[in-house]
Amino acid sequence: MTMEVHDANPFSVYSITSILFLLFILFKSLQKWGSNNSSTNLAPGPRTLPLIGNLHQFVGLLPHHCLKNFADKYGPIMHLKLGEVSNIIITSPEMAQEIMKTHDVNFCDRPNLVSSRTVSYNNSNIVFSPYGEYWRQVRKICTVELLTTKRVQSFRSIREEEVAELVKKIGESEGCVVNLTQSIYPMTYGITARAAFGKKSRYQQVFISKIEEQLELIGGFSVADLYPSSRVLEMVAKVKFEKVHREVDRVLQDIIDEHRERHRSSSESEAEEDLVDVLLKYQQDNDSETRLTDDNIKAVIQDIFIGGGETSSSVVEWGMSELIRNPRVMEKAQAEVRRVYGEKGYVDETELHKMIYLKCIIKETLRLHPPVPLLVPRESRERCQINGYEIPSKTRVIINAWAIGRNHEYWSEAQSFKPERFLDNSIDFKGTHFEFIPFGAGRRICPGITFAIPNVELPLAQLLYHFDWKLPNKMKNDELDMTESGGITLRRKNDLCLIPIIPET
Ligand code: HEM
Repeated sequence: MTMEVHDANPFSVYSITSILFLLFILFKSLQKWGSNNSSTNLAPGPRTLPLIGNLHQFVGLLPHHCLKNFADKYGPIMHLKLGEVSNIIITSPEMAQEIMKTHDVNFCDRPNLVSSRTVSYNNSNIVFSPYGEYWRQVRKICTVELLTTKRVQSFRSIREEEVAELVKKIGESEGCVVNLTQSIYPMTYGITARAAFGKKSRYQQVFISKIEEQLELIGGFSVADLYPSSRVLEMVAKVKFEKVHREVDRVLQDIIDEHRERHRSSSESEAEEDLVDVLLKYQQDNDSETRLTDDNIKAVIQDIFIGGGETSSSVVEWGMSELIRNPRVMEKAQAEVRRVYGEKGYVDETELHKMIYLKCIIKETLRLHPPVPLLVPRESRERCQINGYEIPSKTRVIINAWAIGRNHEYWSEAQSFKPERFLDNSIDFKGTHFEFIPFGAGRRICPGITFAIPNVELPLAQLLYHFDWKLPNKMKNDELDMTESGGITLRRKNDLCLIPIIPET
């Protein structure tokens, strides 16, 4: 009788104990299977699911926000599985220094992504080229030929003309709503195109529109890169990228051919040299072993174009957004630029070095809105240990520069826009202060800083000198929406629309 009751009751002590025991075993094995440090001492991280790893936890959030939330829970070095790929996520200056300084040689490779393989001529650009002889060669061309201070200065008149054109257009719409976003990006692309291709290229406009199309495509999420073992996914992705890449390639080849033709028919002085000229000259002067192919040249030009166009525009766009939200800072910046250029009556590049407060504004913008918030992914070349954790070879490394720039331990009032924090302060973005790394650091640090800075300083100085700014629809300054959008760089989600007013003199 007792037995019968016992058996009939599913919640008897015996059954409950057995179920609990089974659940415990199941939980433990799930934990072991899902845990990242089951067999080796991997960094901590959230539990993974079979097949997708941690991908489901990214739904609805921008990756740099989501990774910051994880870091708050798991610490400044953590392990995540995205699809079938292991990733180490870095979220503190100390850990960033470990990766980009102490162990820089081991972490200066890039992952071999389908998108970059397809659109960057089998990774023969600088950004995604594997660490090795070829990378050293193209990077050197960049630093000693293409992006030197002297070369960048030779493009001064291009910048001044293009920015003046922007100011003229805005001035014609005085008192009306101007879409600044739609004006800033074409201006920076215009500067970069003229520096790269020269004045005479009739392919400039078509190239800009094709490259924007390509950027939109590769800015998205490529599933194939999360499942590198799947040939089917790779083929599907390649088909998607190849179509637009073929169009970009055709225009680039036309540009190269046009330059070759020009060289045959005229002898231009060095002062008129554009970046394609420099690359073609380098190609001609080198012996066959180190000679660049046309595809190599096209890959480098694309880097300069994407690096030069997108990133600098995003800084100008976010800089203006922050200035509108912070009228005190705007007034101080306008007072500076109007004082420095007041006597001259116009803004050129000669006095930019005197714009101390503007330089602080640009740094503060880069701290809060780094155009490449997760830098460019790196990959470990050999197994190593960081902070006592095992990093297997071929692990992807993502450095959350956006979160590091907003770290409360390093920055007081970290979420506030306070350019003064950079006054009388040696913190710079050249890769030695790991709490501030919008351009990365170490061997792979951005080689385009010299090219980028005047592209940001000059437009901001001009916009502040010539106009006062108001928000449309009687919106209050702090009501300006600051939502970010995903993509290859950190753009504003909604275009920045403002009303320019010409100040009374
Ligand atoms: C505000 C403007 C810019 C920002 C914030 C920026 C940011 C970055 C970042 C974060 C990296 C990766 C660094 C790393 O892995 O540690 C990078 C790499 C690179 N950038 Fe920039 N960049 C900017 C402008 C430019 C410009 C104007 C150019 C060229 C004209 C350029 C060319 C490159 C190239 C070629 C690389 C690859 C370097 C390598 O892998 O060796 N960038 N940039």
